[in-house]
Amino acid sequence: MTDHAPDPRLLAKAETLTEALPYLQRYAGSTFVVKYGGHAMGDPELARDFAEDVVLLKAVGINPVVVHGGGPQIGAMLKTMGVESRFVDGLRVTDAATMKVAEMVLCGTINKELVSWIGQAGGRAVGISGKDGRLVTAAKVQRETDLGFVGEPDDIDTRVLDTISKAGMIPVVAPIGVGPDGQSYNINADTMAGALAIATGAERLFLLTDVAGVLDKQKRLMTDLTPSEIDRLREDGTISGGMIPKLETCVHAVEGGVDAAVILDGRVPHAMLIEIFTKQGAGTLVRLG
Ligand SMILES: Nc1ncnc2c1ncn2[C@@H]1O[C@H](COP(=O)(O)OP(=O)(O)O)[C@@H](O)[C@H]1O
Ligand SMILES: CC(=O)N[C@@H](CCC(=O)OP(=O)(O)O)C(=O)O
Repeated sequence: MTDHAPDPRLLAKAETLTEALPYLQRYAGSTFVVKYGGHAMGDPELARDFAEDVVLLKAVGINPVVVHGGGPQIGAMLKTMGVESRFVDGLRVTDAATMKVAEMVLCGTINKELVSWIGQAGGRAVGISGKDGRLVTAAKVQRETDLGFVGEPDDIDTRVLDTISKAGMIPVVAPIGVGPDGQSYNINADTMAGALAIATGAERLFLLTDVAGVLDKQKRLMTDLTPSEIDRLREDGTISGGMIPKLETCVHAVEGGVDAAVILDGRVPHAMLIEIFTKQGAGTLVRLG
């Protein structure tokens, strides 16, 4: 190699950057809502990668809004207290004692951990819940069985998010809402993220989970889906369990004006950046047909 021959590693980086340019221009100024699940949080390497990605998005002019879960961590805390959890349709039945623990774990431990990771990555995060700034007024979820204090967003006031984002900071939201009477409600984190994506007029909703995306019956990744295709997959049993409410959230979001919702593998380092800034993308992208 002569002195003037370009280093192939640099060339590869330059090509990646050239490929990313149109996406950078397209997304500048838009909002991306990112749901980070409780499972992914257990691994410090992944948490560091995730925080770096979020900080990078902010640095290139995108406004990330992070919504976190914490189901496994709430479960572990309840276990140490000798309280069993029961789930109905993927929702944790939440009595008064469980509500206290959920709020403590989500708003106290996990929210601040994530704020700290983003700080370590060079960003400024502000950790809040749906209670702060009256972000999320919740209504009790009505099912055949009483789920206790399980809520769903009823009214959203995005001013607190706008204020934080405009100040150059990154909002990190715990999935807790408040009823008109001041009662706390436990909200599924995917549902919370979907509702915030609609209310903020987000360009993208990312749901980071522990699978590559939506898999077909042969376990191959389905890269693109429309709401009618999702209906079919549900009818023929291709999707089940936690994937059903996740895809319902995606459909709800795209029908509510979000350009696309993506189910991504939170175990793959920088999956979010690959999805945003490359042609091939990652995960399963849901868009209106
Ligand atoms: N067709 C499918 N493709 C991928 N995952 C599926 C499918 N059907 C059911 N699942 C299940 O959905 C799970 C993801 O939902 P869930 O466990 O609720 O995620 P999270 O805890 O990250 O919110 C996967 O781990 C998988 O077990
Ligand atoms: C009502 C309800 O089920 N709330 C969830 C909130 C946390 C969550 O959704 O966390 P993951 O995304 O990590 O599963 C719960 O109590 O587990």
